[in-house]
Amino acid sequence: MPSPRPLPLDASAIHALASRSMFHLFSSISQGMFLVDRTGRIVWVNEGYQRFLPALGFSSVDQFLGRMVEEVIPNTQMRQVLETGKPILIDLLTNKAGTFVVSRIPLHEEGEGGDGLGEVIGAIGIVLFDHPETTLQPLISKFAMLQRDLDDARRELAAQRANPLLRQLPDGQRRAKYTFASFVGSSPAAVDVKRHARRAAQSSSPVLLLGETGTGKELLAHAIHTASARANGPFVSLNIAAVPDTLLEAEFFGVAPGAYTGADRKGRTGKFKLADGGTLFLDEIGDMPPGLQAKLLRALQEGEIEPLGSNVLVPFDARVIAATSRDLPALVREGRFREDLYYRLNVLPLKVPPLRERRADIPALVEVLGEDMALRSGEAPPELMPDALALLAAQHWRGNIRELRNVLEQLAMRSDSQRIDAAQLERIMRESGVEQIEAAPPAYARMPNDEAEAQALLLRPLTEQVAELERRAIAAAMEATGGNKLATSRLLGISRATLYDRLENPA
Ligand SMILES: Nc1ncnc2c1ncn2[C@@H]1O[C@H](COP(=O)(O)OP(=O)(O)OP(=O)(O)O)[C@@H](O)[C@H]1O
Repeated sequence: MPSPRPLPLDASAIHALASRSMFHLFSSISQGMFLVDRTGRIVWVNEGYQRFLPALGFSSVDQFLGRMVEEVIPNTQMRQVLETGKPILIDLLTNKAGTFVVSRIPLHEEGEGGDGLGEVIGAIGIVLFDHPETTLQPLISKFAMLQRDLDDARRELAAQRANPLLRQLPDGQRRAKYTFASFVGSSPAAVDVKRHARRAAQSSSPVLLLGETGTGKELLAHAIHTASARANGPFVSLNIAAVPDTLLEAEFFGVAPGAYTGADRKGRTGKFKLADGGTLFLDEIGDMPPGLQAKLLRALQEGEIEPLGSNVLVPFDARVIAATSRDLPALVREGRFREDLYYRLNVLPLKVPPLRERRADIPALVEVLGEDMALRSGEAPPELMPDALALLAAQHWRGNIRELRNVLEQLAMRSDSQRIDAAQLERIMRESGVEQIEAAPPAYARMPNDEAEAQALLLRPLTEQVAELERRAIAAAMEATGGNKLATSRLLGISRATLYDRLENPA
């Protein structure tokens, strides 16, 4: 065996230089860095880190230096690194300064052991990224999706424990998770949609749920199934947008044994067949590729499917509930969605109202979502003061209930106190980038402050004044009726069509 070659004389100098360069490299490319000594006392912060100090409650570095790390950085795990001597190479840290991707590395004395590491003499804390919600968006979306699946699984388990009737399906079959009671809301718009959905549950025709993302379409689909004669059958859902076009046909109709080689040799059961005797929920139906639209139409008309590679028609018995957040009639007009399929699905259309049309439900939703979160985390949900609730009610809520839930989760994570007022809420929403705060609809925005201003407002073009009055009247009536458009149009003495037109094209 060749004898080991002697190390160059400057090897240890190179090693020392490498350590120093790494330290400087991290200090310059990271968002911030600090050092603690063996007792956990902050002994140094770099320039980058200093910009986090105000959010942590310090106006100068001098106030920060010399303090114990857990006293000044809430939720830090630095103590664990000092005690175990083991690094935490990547972690998410959330505290009142925000959410950060951080790294914590112990510093060892030189030692005699095989690894050359002696006692821990301190540690380095590195903020790799701040605002991970934007910098790490792809990772976070994936994490959020996994978290949602986990939440769903937990909710399903809890529902099964609470309602033994839902356990009747053999193992491996899917059940509905929600009932109409799960759809929180007593505003006229919410009551209206639940009334129509209950009626749809009594029928066996296809249902089409239309509404923005996060308005509760999937929840309603579950509830319709649970209230229908098929409640004891499976509830099978398929998110069309989430499956690559090339795999959709197999997902829908299944694959006959022997059609493919390899893993799929044995064949695969499609969702239509899995939903036999129950309900098939087709989410994001507007994203259906054109080729498959024709096949879906045929299946719905004939009540039969043809698994890939089989040449045999197999009857199925599933009730279809479809949903989309897209403007399906517009897709039909543009030739991107088959008109005949649209009419086939649109037998019982249900428009699920966005949250901003049922602002009156926000306090009840906050309570129910907060309780649900508390059940999972074991911590009491934050209590929102009236001005904070009013601020929530004024949001646009592009992501509807899902977005509201997200805001509440951020509140629970980031707030220092149990009672949240509007100022705190506004800060946390802004910091967490959850939603750009939009002011309440300016129903009374142009109310004059004094006589002179009142006079000036009157001396503007009449068309402008009339248009403004119209906007204010519609906003006030929508607010008074909790967003119920029929009631609003009656109150204002205009037709529903005129109201829709004014809402879509404000004067
Ligand atoms: N009225 C409601 N009461 C309580 N929770 C609700 C209500 N509506 C929706 N949610 C909750 O909000 C979240 C989003 O709802 P859901 O998935 O049903 O919306 P969706 O309209 O199907 O959204 P997408 O179009 O993005 O799939 C879910 O966690 C759901 O439980």
